[in-house]
Amino acid sequence: MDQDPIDPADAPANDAAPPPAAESRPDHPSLAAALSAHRIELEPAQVELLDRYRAALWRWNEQLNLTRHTTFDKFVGRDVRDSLELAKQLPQGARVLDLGSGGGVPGVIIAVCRPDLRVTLCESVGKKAKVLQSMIDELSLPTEVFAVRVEELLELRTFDVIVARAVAPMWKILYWLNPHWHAFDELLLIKGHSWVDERGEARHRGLLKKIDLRKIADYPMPGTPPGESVILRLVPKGAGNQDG
Ligand SMILES: C[S@@+](CC[C@H](N)C(=O)[O-])C[C@H]1O[C@@H](n2cnc3c(N)ncnc32)[C@H](O)[C@@H]1O
Repeated sequence: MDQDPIDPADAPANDAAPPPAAESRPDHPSLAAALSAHRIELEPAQVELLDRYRAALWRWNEQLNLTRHTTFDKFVGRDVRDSLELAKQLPQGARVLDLGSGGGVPGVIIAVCRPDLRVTLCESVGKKAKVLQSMIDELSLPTEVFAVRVEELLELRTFDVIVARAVAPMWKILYWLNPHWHAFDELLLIKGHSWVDERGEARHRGLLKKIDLRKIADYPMPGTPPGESVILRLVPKGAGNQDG
């Protein structure tokens, strides 16, 4: 709709002011309120379990640097959103390895929201892995935690899908995982807008020669310029990725 031009001298002072940054907006009063504001629907028992995880994570975060998402809005808008978008891509009953779990995102949230999956967490820093184990015990989740580098774990165990968020550039993850494709079927990465550059670098280093990579989802991610996350699916050439 066309609007009459306003003489800047007549405009109220805050008409010109940009909307407050997400960081300075008041937070939601509870997890349930934040989920509702982000239009995320979960079973009441899952909301309760997720809130217990959130509380434990923020409590441990006072001792160990695990997350910067210490508002309900960021926890839901970033951590829960990413984890649920990833969860949509996981086949029923799959054995899922969360590589570089840190404070438990996305692995713990996926375990809460998709109880059909067998989720394993892998975190190379011993102190963080101990905290993960303690949170898993507190929530009584059937989730294993390994305090090792992923390369070592894949010498011992097999998985259907490896997932990772905010762990390392794509080339580095492929450098770790390429010798181990016999131990898993597919890799799902959550990335921001820099994924195209990361793919270029991985190609340049020859790490994508035997891998098919497809973007299988994208969704808005407020607060991360230019505001989009993507899910990338990587499989050995000839093993899939042709559907869609
Ligand atoms: C920045 S944190 C991200 C944590 C979490 N995925 C998230 O999105 O909030 C990355 C974690 O990956 C772990 N890590 C890095 N390389 C790893 C490897 N090769 N195997 C297992 N964990 C690794 C680090 O110790 C760190 O805790």
